Amino acid sequence: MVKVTVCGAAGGIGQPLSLLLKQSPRISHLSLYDIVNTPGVAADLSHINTQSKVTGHVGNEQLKEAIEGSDVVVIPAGVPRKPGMTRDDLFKINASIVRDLATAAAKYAPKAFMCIISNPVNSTVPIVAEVFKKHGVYDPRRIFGVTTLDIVRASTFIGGLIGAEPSTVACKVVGGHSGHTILPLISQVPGASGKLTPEQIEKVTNRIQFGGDEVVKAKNGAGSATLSMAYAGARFALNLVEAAFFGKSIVECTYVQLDADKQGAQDTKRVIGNELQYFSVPVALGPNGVESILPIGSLSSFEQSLFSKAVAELKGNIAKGTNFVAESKL
Ligand SMILES: NC(=O)C1=CN([C@@H]2O[C@H](COP(=O)(O)OP(=O)(O)OC[C@H]3O[C@@H](n4cnc5c(N)ncnc54)[C@H](O)[C@@H]3O)[C@@H](O)[C@H]2O)C=CC1
Ligand SMILES: O=C([O-])CC(=O)C(=O)O
Repeated sequence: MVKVTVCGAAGGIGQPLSLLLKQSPRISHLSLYDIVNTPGVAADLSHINTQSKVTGHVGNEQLKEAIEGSDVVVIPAGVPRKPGMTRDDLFKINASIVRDLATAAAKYAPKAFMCIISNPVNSTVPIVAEVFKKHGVYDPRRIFGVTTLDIVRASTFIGGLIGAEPSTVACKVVGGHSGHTILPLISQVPGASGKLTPEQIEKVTNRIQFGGDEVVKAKNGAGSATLSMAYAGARFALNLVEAAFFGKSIVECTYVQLDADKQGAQDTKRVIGNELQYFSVPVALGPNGVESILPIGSLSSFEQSLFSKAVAELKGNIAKGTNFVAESKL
């Protein structure tokens, strides 16, 4: 019996994400929470002939029943970007939304695996961690920033360039989830670096780093990536369910606390130093969430040159999230 709660389930990501999760035979209860419209979304999805029960919960007074006893909580709640905005510009509104949802999870589902989609992910993940610490239920192995869309984009863009079926192209993407903090390790993709010129590698790296902006621009004020994010979010959540509850071995890059596996993080710290508590790294998922952090592997000199910029930006993003909770009355 696996209960998955989606917070922000009526939104641009929340609805297609819930649709994809409804198709999984691994989920027994799909709980949909939002401040608007979830009764309708839940009624609609509940007519799909898969086994999971779907419930809809709307407004703060129904948050407890939505989240209580969840095994996995996925959070795509909050505002998306408009052209000209950075993800960090969303902090003002989304930080308190994520903090309050994390508070409910810490109280009513303290063992849940938390999958954070709301931006800025670099800061919202530390917010969730700090809230859980304040409630005395913190386990760094159970809190994840969902950076899967960066991996999905890397497969697609690199696959297109080298003429490979995109889903077969596995590219680690480490770092964070904003512009220069997104670090695709193309030199490790079998068959890719030999086929691409340095100029092509630089160009496709930039496209992966700023893929979100490409969508924001094309949507022209109507939001950011929703459908590809729903796909990526469902991939991550379902992989986590498979690994945590059904014994499957799965490795995904995800933004986690490096303390989740101090030993395993040594390799990453050799490259990024000891300044950062959070980084997206390849993680072996299992019954406890993060079972181990795997090496990020060797980097090309081009990739190495991208790291210093990423580390400086991430440091500020992480401190912003941590300080926000320290200054919040909980
Ligand atoms: N991690 C990633 O790779 C990505 C993250 N995002 C982020 O995901 C977030 C959601 O994006 P969209 O779905 O496009 O936005 P949206 O505006 O379409 O949907 C957001 C939903 O959150 C709900 N909401 C607002 N406050 C809430 C609260 N306190 N509790 C529960 N629900 C609440 C809204 O009612 C709305 O239904 C944004 O912050 C966006 O930047 C978007 C794409 C990729
Ligand atoms: O770009 C945005 O604001 C949404 C996002 O995180 C992405 O598409 O990667």
